[in-house]
Amino acid sequence: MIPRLDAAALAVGDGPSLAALGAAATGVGFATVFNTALSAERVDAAIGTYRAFFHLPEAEKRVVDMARTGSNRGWGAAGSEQVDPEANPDYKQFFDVGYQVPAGHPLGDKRFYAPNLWPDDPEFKRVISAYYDDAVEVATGLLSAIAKAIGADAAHFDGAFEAPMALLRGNFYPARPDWAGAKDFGIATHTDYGCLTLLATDGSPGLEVRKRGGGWIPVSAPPGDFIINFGEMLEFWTGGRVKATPHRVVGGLDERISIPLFFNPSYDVNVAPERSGQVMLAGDHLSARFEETYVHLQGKS
Ligand SMILES: O=C(O)CCC(=O)C(=O)O
Ligand SMILES: [Fe+2]
Repeated sequence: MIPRLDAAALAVGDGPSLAALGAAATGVGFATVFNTALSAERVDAAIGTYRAFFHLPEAEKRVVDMARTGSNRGWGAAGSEQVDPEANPDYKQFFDVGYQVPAGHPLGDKRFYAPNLWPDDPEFKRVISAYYDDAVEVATGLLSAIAKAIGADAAHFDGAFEAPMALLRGNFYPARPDWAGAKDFGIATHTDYGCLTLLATDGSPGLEVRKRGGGWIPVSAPPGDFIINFGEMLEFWTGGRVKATPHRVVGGLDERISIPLFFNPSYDVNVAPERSGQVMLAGDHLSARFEETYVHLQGKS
């Protein structure tokens, strides 16, 4: 039901692979991909780097706490994101890194291009920045395969990712706390906000994808395989053809690390369907969703 696809075959336009991707994008809304430019070793290194950071004492993590800033760079403590207003804030911790525009860039004052915050350890910045750059490349390739797969005009996406609001996140799910009740989740049910999410995990289970008829499908992938899914902007942009499917992590006995890259267009791209006459700027949609879900940005525009 959730296909496993060869990224190299997608990149050269292999027909059956593109067809399977198109069916996944317009159907279940999830797939897994392997054979990308990011090896299992690179993913393992990123996971290890995040794991070491999340295991630091709170006081050290607080030095890069995003709650002290007006943007979303650095560490998000447990309870600092609430993706579902019906649920309690998530008990996961996370660390966000964004796209850096060159000094003087006209979009430089936007929150989405805020300077990154880095922990003291220079290895963290080295490993995570390199992972970021390659993940953006992988996501770019996959998105053009998706355009091909659904028969969209490739020109529709061309130029839309010049300064991508691409956010790389390390998610840290500790073992599910014993106080956790029915409204407590590692990450509560949500759809992703942007175009494409490229998700690496440490291989442990936890992610569940909502079935259209009800119920949940567990999805896991070892380091080196990526889970991909599609967000609200791509659903809107494609007139509802591509599906943004709700998903969640309840959490279990073991800690878990996952690394989503949320791949989004440049701030000022209109993601309304072609010839619809509507306007929805990518940046405006993302601002609205950030202000709903990051607790420290709630009510702040
Ligand atoms: O940890 C996972 O497997 C999923 C994370 C997720 O859905 C998210 O960060 O948006
Ligand atoms: Fe998600």
